[in-house]
Amino acid sequence: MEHHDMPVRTAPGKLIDGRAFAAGICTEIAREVSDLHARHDRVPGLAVILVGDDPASDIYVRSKVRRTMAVGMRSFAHRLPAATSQVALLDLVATLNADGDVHGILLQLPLPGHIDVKAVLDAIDPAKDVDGFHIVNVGKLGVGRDDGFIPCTPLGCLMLLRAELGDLSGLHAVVIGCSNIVGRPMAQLLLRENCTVVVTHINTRDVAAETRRADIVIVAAGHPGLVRGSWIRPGATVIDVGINRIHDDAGSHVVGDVAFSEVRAVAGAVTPVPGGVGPMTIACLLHNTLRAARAVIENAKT
Ligand SMILES: Nc1nc(=O)c2c([nH]1)NC[C@@H]1CN(c3ccc(C(=O)N[C@@H](CCC(=O)O)C(=O)O)cc3)C=[N+]21
Repeated sequence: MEHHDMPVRTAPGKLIDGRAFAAGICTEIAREVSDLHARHDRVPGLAVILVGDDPASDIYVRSKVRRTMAVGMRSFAHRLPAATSQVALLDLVATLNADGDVHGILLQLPLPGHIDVKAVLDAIDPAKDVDGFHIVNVGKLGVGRDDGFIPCTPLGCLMLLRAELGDLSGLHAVVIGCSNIVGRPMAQLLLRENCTVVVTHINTRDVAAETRRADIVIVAAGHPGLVRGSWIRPGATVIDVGINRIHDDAGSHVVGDVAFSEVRAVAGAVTPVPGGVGPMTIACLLHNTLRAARAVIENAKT
């Protein structure tokens, strides 16, 4: 940790390689899956539900299915038309809740507008809610209990932070964005790590004034180039959760919420996009699915 205030650096900040970290986690998960199979003759299973034909969601679901199978788990993909009724969706959730081969259920978001997202999320068995979006799991995280499921993206960010910084106790963390899938659970997790946590949002008067005090900046705003070099305290660790698809002369590519080269010049360490948080999200989904499966398989009487 640096204690001087002058933004003078001789080398750019470290790149945090989320892709390599995620690959390591997946190797470990694959070993545990095969171990579980050897001991109990059972294999973890993850069901993914996709409603509609949003192209980005389609790509994410394909990638989740591929990685699920790559670690030796069973993958059950349910692709439903955009016009699927809420009743039909609740029916599918009930079927998956009752299916002993399914240990985790992921309902890909966003859903079409006619569906009540809360009602469907809360119909998922909390013990199979590997996304950590069920109100019971949200509540467990909110009171600092560790027996619920933690949403995959914030969990991935926390793993990267712990690997980078070790004990986070007492560090000043600023979370930009307060969505239910990233910002809010991220803030709860950092609080659980004994960080001092500031959450900024659309009505925050001066976000840069907040981030300039931060040892840790986590940005999940969906706004390319939002975080500038001048916003960052020298030596701070910056985690970029943004995924923004940009179309320009060079074609289509993905960028984060951080003005990358500027921020890297000041930060102690920063995650790239792609290759940072994204791969960690999927690794944590498999981590949560393994946990869900173990709870069932290792406690089964037969
Ligand atoms: N119920 C639910 N759970 C989710 O976890 C969920 C969701 N809905 N809806 C959409 C978001 C998005 N998401 C990503 C997962 C992996 C990458 C990922 O692996 N990205 C790569 C590739 C980026 C690219 O080229 O598109 C990277 O950043 O390196 C990105 C984004 C999970 N989501």
